[in-house]
Amino acid sequence: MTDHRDAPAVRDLHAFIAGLPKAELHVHHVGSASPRIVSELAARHPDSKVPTDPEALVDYFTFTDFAHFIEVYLSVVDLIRTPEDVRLLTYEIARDMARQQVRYAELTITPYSSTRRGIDERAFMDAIEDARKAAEADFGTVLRWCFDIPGEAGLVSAEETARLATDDRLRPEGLVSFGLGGPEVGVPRPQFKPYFDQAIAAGLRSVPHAGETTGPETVWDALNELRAERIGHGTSSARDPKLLAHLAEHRIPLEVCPTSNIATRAVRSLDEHPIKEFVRAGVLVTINSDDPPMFGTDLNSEYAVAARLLDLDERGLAALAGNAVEASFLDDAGKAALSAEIDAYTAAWLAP
Ligand SMILES: Nc1ncnc2c1ncn2[C@@H]1O[C@H](CCC(=O)c2cccc(C(=O)O)c2)[C@@H](O)[C@H]1O
Ligand SMILES: [Zn+2]
Repeated sequence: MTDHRDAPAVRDLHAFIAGLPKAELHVHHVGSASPRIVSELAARHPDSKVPTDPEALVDYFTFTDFAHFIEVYLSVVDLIRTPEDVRLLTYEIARDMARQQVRYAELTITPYSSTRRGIDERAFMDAIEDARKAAEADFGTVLRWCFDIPGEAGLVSAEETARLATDDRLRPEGLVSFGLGGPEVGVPRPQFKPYFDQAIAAGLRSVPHAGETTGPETVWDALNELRAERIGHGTSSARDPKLLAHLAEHRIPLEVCPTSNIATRAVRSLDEHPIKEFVRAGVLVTINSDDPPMFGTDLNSEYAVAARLLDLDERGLAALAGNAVEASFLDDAGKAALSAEIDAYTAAWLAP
């Protein structure tokens, strides 16, 4: 038998990560469509410009900047045209997550992009809920939803997203939070305050993207105006020591997505990623994949990146997985159960 205690080899850490039970807090619905899922959707809609060949997809998913990424992202959105497409995408994402031992995921969905393209809102909600229940039964992966405003699409999209998230006749059972995504440049956060107020009043948690493609002032706006409980990315917080201290003191977690930041050119290289500064400042860091197939990654690879950048061993990786449980919107019993599973797995791995 391999003695893992004395095996710092990278491949052993990879094996540890592969089996580690995990929670993911920042991952997009359409952005999780794997080549396998894209091919299936493109076969249903052959007029689409998205390539189906996995090799051509790698090229297609190489971005010159954040605006280019959003352009490509929207071409994949265009592949999702019927409630059955929505159901297939959601269920198959859960299958891919289960393979990586993701036990719990808060999936960011942009319902406005689908309803505005003509998918009936009731049928959309039924499709995601049907997939959620089937995925939990078939794969054991628990899914929850974050509905996000595509900020660049304007206040009409904010109003529509808030309505879909708070109307008791529509609001899906799995919905836990309210977000804001898309480009930040030219899309100031404070204008979305009334919609976040509405969502928070309806019991949803506030989790906007901020500081991904603009400076720390956007993170302050997300905290002060949108009452953010976690920050999507928050990368530029590293430039503001007061902000880092505030995040640490108030235990506002950052949803860090290292490879995404390189792929969209928000950060120049992994070695320049500020994750180390976040940890040094005492900020609660969670590791996430954002849009994994588009960025040529998955959650396990992101944990491996974190292990390298933060110089973590198995216990450090287990603590990182624990951060995601702590920062999640699971109830206390759900958090305790997943934490216990992480601890038991780690103890068994490290046992002589
Ligand atoms: N790393 C990311 N950082 C930020 N967001 C990310 C990231 N990854 C994925 N997203 C998603 O991209 C969407 C963008 C959609 C968008 O901008 C838009 C603009 C105009 C019209 C329409 C439309 O549908 O008609 C949509 C967001 O809603 C968000 O969920
Ligand atoms: Zn994101």
